[in-house]
Amino acid sequence: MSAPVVSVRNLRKSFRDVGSRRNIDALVDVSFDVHEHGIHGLLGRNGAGKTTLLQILTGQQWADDGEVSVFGGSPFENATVLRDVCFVKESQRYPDDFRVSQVLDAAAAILPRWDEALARDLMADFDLPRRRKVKKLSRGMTSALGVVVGLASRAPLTLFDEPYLGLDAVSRQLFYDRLLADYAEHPRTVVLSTHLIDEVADLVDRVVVVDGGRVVVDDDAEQLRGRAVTVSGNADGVADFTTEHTVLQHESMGSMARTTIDGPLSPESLAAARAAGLHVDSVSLQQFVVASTTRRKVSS
Ligand SMILES: Nc1ncnc2c1ncn2[C@@H]1O[C@H](COP(=O)(O)OP(=O)(O)OP(=O)(O)O)[C@@H](O)[C@H]1O
Repeated sequence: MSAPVVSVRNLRKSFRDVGSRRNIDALVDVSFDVHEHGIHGLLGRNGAGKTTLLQILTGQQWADDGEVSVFGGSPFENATVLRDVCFVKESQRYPDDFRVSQVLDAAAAILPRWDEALARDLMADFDLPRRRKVKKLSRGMTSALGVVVGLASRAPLTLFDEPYLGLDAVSRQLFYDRLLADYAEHPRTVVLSTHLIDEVADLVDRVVVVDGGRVVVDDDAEQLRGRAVTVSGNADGVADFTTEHTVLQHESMGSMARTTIDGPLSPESLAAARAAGLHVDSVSLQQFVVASTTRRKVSS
C-alpha cells in the first residue's frame, strides 16, 4: 500500500479556557491514517475535536504533542505540502472588500490544480453572483462559495469542515452530487467533516469517528454498515444473548429491551437469537455513530 496522505500519531491538543481557568482537552490521543483517494467521513458530535484536528492537519494550529504528517511532511509553514491542500470551513473569513470574483481569482492563483471551467459551472449551479461583495452574501451563498472553491480546487487533499451548514437541503444535495461526479473523473483524497451522517452515509468510503478528543471508530463505511445490530425482545432473553458482546446502547421498557451491540453476528449467533425469539435488525451508519458516541458524558 502507498504511503498515507495523512498520518497522525498520538496527537494531543488542549486549550486554556480563560473564563474557567481550566484546560480543555480538544484532542486526547488521536492516531489514524488517511490513504490516497476516497471520500472520508470525519464524524463526531459538537466539540468532539474535528475542527481542531483539521486545523492541525493544515498547519493552522500546533499540536501539544504527537506527530502529524501530510504528504510525508509537516504541514506547518510548508508551502510544498500546503499547495496540494484545500481547507474549506464554514467560518471562512475573506478580506472585507472582496467580491466573489476576487475570491475565485485568489483561489486560482494559489491552487495549482484549479479548474476555472468547473468553477464557472458550479457558480451557475449555485446561482452565485460574481460581482457581489462577499460580506453581502447570505449565509447559504457564503457556504456555496466555499463549496465552489473546494471542488474547483481539485486539490489532492481537500478538507471540508462542515462548509455546507448554511445550505438548504436542495443545495446540499447539489454539493454531494457534484462532489461524487467530479470525484469519479478526478479521484483525490477528500475529507468531509460533518454531523449530517445520514446525508453522507452513501457518499463516504471510510469513516473516522472522533469523540471526546479520541478516535472511537476508524473503518471502511461498508464494514460499518453491517457491523452493529440491535437485538430486541424479552429483557431477560436480550440480556442473556448480549452478555458476550460489546454493548453500545441499551433501552428497556417494562419486560422488553432493545440493545445495540457491536457486531457483526456470525450466522450461528443470528440463528441462536432467532431461536430465542429475539429480533435482530441492522443499524444505519447514523445509528451506529450515535450509539458509539453517546456512552461519553459531556463535561461542562
Ligand atoms: N481556541 C480555542 N480556545 C478554547 N477552546 C477551544 C478552542 N478551539 C476549540 N476549543 C474547544 O476544544 C474542543 C473541540 O473543539 P472543536 O471545534 O475541535 O470540535 P468540533 O468537533 O469541530 O465541534 P463542532 O462540530 O461543534 O464544530 C471543544 O471543547 C472546544 O470548546
